[in-house]
Amino acid sequence: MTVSHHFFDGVDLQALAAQMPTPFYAYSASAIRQRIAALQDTLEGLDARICYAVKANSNTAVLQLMARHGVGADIVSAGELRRSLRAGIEASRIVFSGVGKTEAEIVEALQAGVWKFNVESRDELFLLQQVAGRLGVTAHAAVRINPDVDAGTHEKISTGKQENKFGVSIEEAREWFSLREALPDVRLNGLHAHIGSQILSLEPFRRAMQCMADFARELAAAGHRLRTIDVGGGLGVTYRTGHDRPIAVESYGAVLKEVFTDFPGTLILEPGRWLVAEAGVLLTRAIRVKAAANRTFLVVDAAMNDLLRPAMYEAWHEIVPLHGKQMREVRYDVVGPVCESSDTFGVDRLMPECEAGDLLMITNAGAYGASMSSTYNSRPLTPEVLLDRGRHAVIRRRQTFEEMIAGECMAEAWETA
Ligand SMILES: Cc1ncc(COP(=O)(O)O)c(C=O)c1O
Ligand SMILES: N[C@@H](CCCC[NH3+])C(=O)O
Repeated sequence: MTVSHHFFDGVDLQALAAQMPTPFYAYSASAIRQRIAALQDTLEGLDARICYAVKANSNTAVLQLMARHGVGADIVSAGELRRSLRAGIEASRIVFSGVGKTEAEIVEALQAGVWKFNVESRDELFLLQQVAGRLGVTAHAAVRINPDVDAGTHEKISTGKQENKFGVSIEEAREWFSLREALPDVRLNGLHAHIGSQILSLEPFRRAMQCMADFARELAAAGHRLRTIDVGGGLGVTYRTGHDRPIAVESYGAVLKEVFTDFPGTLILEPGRWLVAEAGVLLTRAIRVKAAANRTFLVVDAAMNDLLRPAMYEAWHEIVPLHGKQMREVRYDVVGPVCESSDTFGVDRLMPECEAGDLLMITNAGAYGASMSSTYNSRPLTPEVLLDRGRHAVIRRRQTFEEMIAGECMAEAWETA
């Protein structure tokens, strides 16, 4: 097997890698646009808004692309709020999720005028009231339901089971709707659920959505006017060809249409991975080949600090050599230089033989790649490049060692508390 030239969104990746040092991420703007359009088409006929889960890929240029196509944001921190606003996403299209919103974050989000708070605990609900009252504004809120549904995904990215920290039970949510008098500055007028990520089966979704639809009907009968139901994100993608069978977006849309047929308000969708995962690759070069007793290591210049998913979830990403040489196939453990045995991108992978300097592409790295990267082992943050029909733009330049170290202080600067 050889891949002589790999064009991604009209850009020759070998030529690109000849211009800039590896490792770096490359994203296809066209692929992201196609996903946005496909989802928007699917939602045709529904009163629905897409609020992209910023955590999946929070690069400003990616957020800008979302903004230009009418996509809002689902944020979980003040940092994500600032990025989204800076990229041109209007506050009125931003929903704020997360179990640990601090008072300072709530203040900032209220002052910015975000659309909705997805509230995850009673304590947060009352804090929201307190802050909104103090600021003299009205906060619009949705209660995040924990429907106790097993999304059938990796346990570390499952969020809708009772034992997960997210959301509250229907019983508790029901109680919240009777607190109107204690919450004069909060309009509790929405429901929210997000049961997990990389979901490959439609049934858990359907159950969680059904649970919200039933509750919405009960609330409507009791005189509560719901304006929004936020169905979360979670749509999975194909990481391993022939192995992962993702849900067709049309089937997902059909479930929403079927389950919420009598809901008179707006649906909010919070997809992250589905919009960006397949639009990204991580380019890396082989540093050396190391033969050991019963295996051969291909040591590459990307590492777990650049792409954490394999180390954290044993996630599979295809690894494709782009050296273009006709070579026999060999088995490699593809590893990075970080001092952890989990710094492994693939075990026993059959691929064309490689040597030092060869370029490789780690696929489907557009979601939870750069956004989860760190400087572990004092490796500066990885650059990112946006490709668009034969053009490219560096959207995060390589962090220098000085930038990485900046902000740290020598301990001589003691102060008395
Ligand atoms: C509240 C919320 N919404 C949306 C998402 C996006 O999930 P995904 O990237 O799987 O679509 C997440 C992450 O799991 C989340 O926690
Ligand atoms: N970071 C995870 C997904 C978690 C989504 C956020 N709740 C991943 O890479 O698959």
